[in-house]
Amino acid sequence: MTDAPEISPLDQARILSEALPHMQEYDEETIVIKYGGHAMGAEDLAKAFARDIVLLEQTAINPVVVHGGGPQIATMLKRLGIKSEFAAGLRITDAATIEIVEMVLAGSINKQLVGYINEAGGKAVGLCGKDGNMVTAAKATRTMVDPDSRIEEVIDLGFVGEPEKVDLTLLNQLIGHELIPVLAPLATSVSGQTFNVNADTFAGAVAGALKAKRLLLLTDVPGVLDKSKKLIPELSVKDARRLIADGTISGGMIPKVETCIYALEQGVQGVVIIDGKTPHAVLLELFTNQGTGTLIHK
Ligand SMILES: Nc1ncnc2c1ncn2[C@@H]1O[C@H](COP(=O)(O)OP(=O)(O)O)[C@@H](O)[C@H]1O
Ligand SMILES: CC(=O)N[C@@H](CCC(=O)OP(=O)(O)O)C(=O)O
Repeated sequence: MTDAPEISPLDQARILSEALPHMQEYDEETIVIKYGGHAMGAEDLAKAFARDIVLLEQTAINPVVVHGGGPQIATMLKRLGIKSEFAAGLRITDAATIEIVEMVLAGSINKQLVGYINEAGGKAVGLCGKDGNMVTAAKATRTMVDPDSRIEEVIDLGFVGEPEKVDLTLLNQLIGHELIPVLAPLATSVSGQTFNVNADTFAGAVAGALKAKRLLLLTDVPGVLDKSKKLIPELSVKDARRLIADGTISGGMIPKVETCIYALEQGVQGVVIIDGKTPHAVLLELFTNQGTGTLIHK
């Protein structure tokens, strides 16, 4: 992270003053922020992120953080000699993998983020979708077309879940009480099976259930990029679907964009994909007039 240029106290006061209308717009509103595993790579950035979350809370906004951890899961699986594959942007999760996924997501990553937020003066509560039966999921299925035979195949993703129901009882105990929920994307099935849920999908389900004012997805690219790698600042749902179909949007960006579409359909007012590697990306997006990343709209 580069040092910010020195600014005068007068400029500092002006900047704070200019944030007022934005703070008023989000007053008492719930904002769901998904923090991707790639974005949380550097400690100084993760700490700056945690500080921004505490600042939101301090200005009477209700932040709910959902974190990922794909790269961190990959590192641990590799260390243990467990092979891992993805299909349609989702990790194929067998019995050995789900154990590690739970350990990394609900264990080390969740507690690290809770620690950073608390260090910045917040009161973070680290949970996963299993706590309080918050997120119930059903087994996810995906189909893929074999490029040679053109035959559609159903892929067995193992213990990968798709959220079906979000019970807000526990979250409602925390939101608006100075407590910052920090959620790991794990869920249970009705029969008690632990499911690995893509963190974007999880964030969309939670944001939808909460009817959040905003859903911010922080990732490791400036937003959705076109074929020539240029940022697309605004994208309609129709165009987003087209870019998925023609392969411009691929890999981990697929569940992200699908989440945005789902969240909009559920009544979330605004969804944005932004670069979590930009210092203070959350503040830039919410408290300045300069929109960053890709805004997806109906
Ligand atoms: N059209 C696209 N625009 C931007 N990123 C894309 C696009 N298509 C695929 N991607 C990939 O999606 C990745 C973001 O998804 P993912 O790796 O799951 O991130 P995160 O860990 O933040 O959830 C990018 O790093 C990029 O490699
Ligand atoms: C089913 C599935 O793919 N689950 C993800 C959960 C973590 C995640 O989504 O992390 P990012 O946001 O950092 O990508 C996984 O196992 O990697």
